[in-house]
Amino acid sequence: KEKVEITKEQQALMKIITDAYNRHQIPQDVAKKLLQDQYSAEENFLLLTEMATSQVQVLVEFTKNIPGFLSLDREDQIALLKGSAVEAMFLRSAQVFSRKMPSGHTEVLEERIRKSGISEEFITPMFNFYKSIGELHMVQEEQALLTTVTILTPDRPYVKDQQAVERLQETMLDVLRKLCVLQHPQEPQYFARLLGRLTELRTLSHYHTEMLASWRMNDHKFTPLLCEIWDV
Ligand SMILES: Cc1cc(Cl)ccc1OCc1nc2ccc(F)cc2n1[C@H](C(=O)NC1CCCCC1)C1CCCCC1
Repeated sequence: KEKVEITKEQQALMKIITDAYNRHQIPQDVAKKLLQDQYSAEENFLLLTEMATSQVQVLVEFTKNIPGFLSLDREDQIALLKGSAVEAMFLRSAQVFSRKMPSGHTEVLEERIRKSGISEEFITPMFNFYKSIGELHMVQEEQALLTTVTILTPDRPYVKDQQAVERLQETMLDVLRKLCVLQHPQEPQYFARLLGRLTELRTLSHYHTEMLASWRMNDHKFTPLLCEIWDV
């Protein structure tokens, strides 16, 4: 049984990324807002676009703290952000949904989201993903590293130097793998389960354009930043 040990450098890397991840969370708590009141499909759509716009902005700030990211080709940095923004948004939504809440709150939140205006066909895959993320009971370091691994996906469209991105992603995957072994010693396959979620995340994110177009209302308005990111 090989002894898994996180090196000093990996410890430092994990701290930088986790601190940055915790610093860069969207300001107001969308879950609290949704629990406070029931909104119309129009109001919910506006809330989503506001939350999504500010989340993309904090995602950009977060990536500046990923060691090595700013040394990548500048156009590749943009391609990685554009290619991972929707996945990062669903991953963040899943983490917000899975947070420990007073009893009964998660059920109310789920109900509000089901009735928000999202069309029926997407509700099941979305909540299946949220619940599969929740079951993992990730610690914050794992959440921060999983988001980082998602951003550093080499095969995004228009990435020129895929090897450079691959090297960075490998570095993060190595730390994440060791962390999983140390955090979940009874579950040797935990790391593999975690990476399996990224496949589910990519599939869910493929639907995002239809999810927006099918929101139960007319005349969907987007911010310029979301037009860039959401291909709408
Ligand atoms: C991310 C996303 C993309 C598309 Cl296309 C469709 C839908 C969607 O999020 C669904 C979704 N899943 C959620 C789970 C927990 C939660 F508290 C809010 C959640 N939301 C939406 C939201 O505010 N997400 C933001 C969360 C923070 C990061 C940026 C995004 C609210 C918007 C108001 C109507 C009820 C859904």
